[in-house]
Amino acid sequence: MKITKICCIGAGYVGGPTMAVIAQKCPDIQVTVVDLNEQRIADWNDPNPENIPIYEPGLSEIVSEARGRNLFFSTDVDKAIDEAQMIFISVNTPTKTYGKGKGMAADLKYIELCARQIARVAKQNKIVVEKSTLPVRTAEAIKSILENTGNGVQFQILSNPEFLAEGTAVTDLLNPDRILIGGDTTSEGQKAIQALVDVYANWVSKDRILTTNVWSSELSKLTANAFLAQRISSINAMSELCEKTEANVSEVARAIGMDSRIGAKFLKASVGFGGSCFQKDILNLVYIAKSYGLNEVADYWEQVIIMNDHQKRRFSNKIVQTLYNTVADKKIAFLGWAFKKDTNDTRESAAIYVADDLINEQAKISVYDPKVTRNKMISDLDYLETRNNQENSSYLETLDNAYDACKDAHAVAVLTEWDEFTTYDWKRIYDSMHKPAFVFDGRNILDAKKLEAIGFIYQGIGS
Ligand SMILES: NC(=O)C1=CN([C@@H]2O[C@H](COP(=O)(O)OP(=O)(O)OC[C@H]3O[C@@H](n4cnc5c(N)ncnc54)[C@H](O)[C@@H]3O)[C@@H](O)[C@H]2O)C=CC1
Ligand SMILES: O=C(O)[C@H]1O[C@H](OP(=O)(O)OP(=O)(O)OC[C@H]2O[C@@H](n3ccc(=O)[nH]c3=O)[C@H](O)[C@@H]2O)[C@H](O)[C@@H](O)[C@@H]1O
Repeated sequence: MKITKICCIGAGYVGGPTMAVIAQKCPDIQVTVVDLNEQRIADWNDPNPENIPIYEPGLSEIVSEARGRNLFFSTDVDKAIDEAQMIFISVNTPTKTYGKGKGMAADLKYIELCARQIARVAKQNKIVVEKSTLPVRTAEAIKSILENTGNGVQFQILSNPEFLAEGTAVTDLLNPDRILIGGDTTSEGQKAIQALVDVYANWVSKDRILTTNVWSSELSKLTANAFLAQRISSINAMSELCEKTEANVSEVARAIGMDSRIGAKFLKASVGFGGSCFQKDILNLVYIAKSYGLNEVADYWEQVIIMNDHQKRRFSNKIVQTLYNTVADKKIAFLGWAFKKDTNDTRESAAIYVADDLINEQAKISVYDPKVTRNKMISDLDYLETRNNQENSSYLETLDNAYDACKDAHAVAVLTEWDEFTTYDWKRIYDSMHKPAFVFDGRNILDAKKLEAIGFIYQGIGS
């Protein structure tokens, strides 16, 4: 079966970039990305491609090439479902905030709504592709909804998890380590798998396209994120031990990373991992293990999250302790608010939790981030419900450049590893600050020796 029309439900950090790349690489396929969020769709359709709602290096160029040719953004979900042969579900699957599994399980209400909408609208056979990250065996629930509430048409359900990382989404999509496609072992299932393989084969070599059964594919996505996050918690655990023993975590990471069995990537000690997925996916994995009575498995993975929470809290505690056990009314400058560089996404960013801790100690936070708006920062703090919007607004100041953010500060805290932070005139920053002037480098990106020569008291992670 040759696919000529694709629909993607969910125009977010995954749906938007993924479909833009499919459209760019497959000019014969019409790709329509739909979303309930009218503002988001309006932003994707903004005549100036620089204003698209997601910041990713290289994305605006791809959108401007394909948009209006074979890439469309729309709020007309029914029409896009009706016309497409293949429908990607790329909606959010956050941690549940209510009811059974609150704080652990994935909230599948948006997924179920999509399945019901597809069932209601579809009048011809469709291939439904799980692009969202889902608990293992979700395809079973989707199949049941589609088959019991639909118009008698045939559905094939594929799992095709996305492995892109934010900040490098475009290069990850153009040159993926692998594409994973899980489907039914029946001949209809195999045909559906082949149809999706053919789409990716337009730019990905066949040896990188892996096909499995649906359950392996669903579980592999959770497993990949758990392994990646585990490496960060492992090196962060060592960072605390390094601080007690005069070992240096960057040296330890380098030494172990040269062992080809361990590998060098994902061994950067930090203020703690953030992002929309690591925490949610591991909590989901923990919940699934518990639901099968596998308590040791659940405890094993939960420790990755416990370590990460500890790492964030440890960073804020260190700032308070170093500043003579009080930060009340002191200005602390934050460089960075995003959960990593090259993205405007702040979900679960360590900066939010560190700011919250320091505001509890009545510090004044002054933030500069090149891509995150003040509204976003305030709404991130409001979401924690520690204090009201007015109080958060009064404690958090935002500046559009780092020099102003650092002026009159007692300390600078680096929360995101934006490249530009390493290029600043740090002497100028030092001169404008209260003395002693402290730098807490939560990303180990600054040159400690250079800063100490200027006069700063520098503290990195794990040294
Ligand atoms: N953000 C990332 O880097 C990655 C995310 N994922 C997974 O991809 C999925 C989506 O994540 P993001 O794109 O980050 O989420 P997002 O929150 O940026 O986007 C999801 C979009 O779906 C829309 N939506 C929700 N229900 C809808 C419905 N019934 N009809 C139409 N639109 C609807 C929302 O309005 C929102 O714009 C999640 O399961 C996530 O775990 C997987 C790999 C990477
Ligand atoms: O499922 C997802 O959402 C995605 O989650 C992560 O991608 P992402 O969260 O976008 O970004 P990462 O590069 O993994 O960084 C996550 C967090 O870990 C931190 N990190 C990363 C690497 C490292 O060595 N140390 C470290 O502290 C980053 O600063 C960031 O806060 C995975 O890397 C993707 O493969 C996956 O598709």
